[in-house]
Amino acid sequence: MLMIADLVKTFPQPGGGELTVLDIPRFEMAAGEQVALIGQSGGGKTTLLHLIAGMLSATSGSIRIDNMELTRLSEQGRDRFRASKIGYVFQTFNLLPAFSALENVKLGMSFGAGKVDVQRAMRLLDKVGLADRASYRPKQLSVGQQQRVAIARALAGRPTLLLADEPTANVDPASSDSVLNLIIQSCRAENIGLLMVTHSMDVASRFKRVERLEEINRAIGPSLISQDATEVSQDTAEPNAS
Ligand SMILES: Nc1ncnc2c1ncn2[C@@H]1O[C@H](COP(=O)(O)OP(=O)(O)OP(=O)(O)O)[C@@H](O)[C@H]1O
Repeated sequence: MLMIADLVKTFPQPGGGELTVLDIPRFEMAAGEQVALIGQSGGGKTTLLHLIAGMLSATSGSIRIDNMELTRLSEQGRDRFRASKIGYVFQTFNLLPAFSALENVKLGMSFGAGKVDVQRAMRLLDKVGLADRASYRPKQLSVGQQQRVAIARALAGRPTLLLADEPTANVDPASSDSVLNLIIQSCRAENIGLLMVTHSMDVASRFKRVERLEEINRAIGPSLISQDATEVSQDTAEPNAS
């Protein structure tokens, strides 16, 4: 389902030069597989998730998801691809504040090819225990509830792959377990692949497969590879949520 080969990502540095953050010869995930990704701070875990989601463009190499080569798509093509194939759960939820819980979940569908299925959106809210909060805005919800809405939104478009970047980092320990169970069980039930970044060994221990980024990434302790690059790419912009 996911095949990465010879993937390199460099970033222009403020003082000139390029920083190679990722250099991954090979990384694969089977359909429906669940993987925890751990590694040192600044090692490139979020960058890898952003590349797989098509929020960033690769410097070189290949990322294939369901046999679609992501690196050959335009930025718009990657946006469309993400909308139909990828769910993303952020550490900070990224819900739209002016919209209700239900509207936020529906947004997870309207970006994709499928039409908005209000019943599925309500079923998802029910599944995350928030059917009675459908009309609440994010600020009227607790932090754990907001993350559960974000999970419902990420699942709404029936993605092939769910990317989760430390989804329990900002929720209290009691909600953290329920958020984690919700993600793991929902992905299993719908055969959605799951790649979850975590710093917590407790969280990682819930996964059969745990990958340490340092072991798949040759750019360990990112190194400066050239001093003459002056071009500032669009990648320095904050990626959009979807
Ligand atoms: N847009 C950017 N421009 C320049 N450098 C960047 C950019 N985004 C990330 N980096 C650099 O890439 C490296 C990896 O960052 P990334 O956020 O992927 O790490 P991480 O493993 O997710 O870290 P953490 O566990 O602390 O969240 C860092 O050194 C960071 O400074």
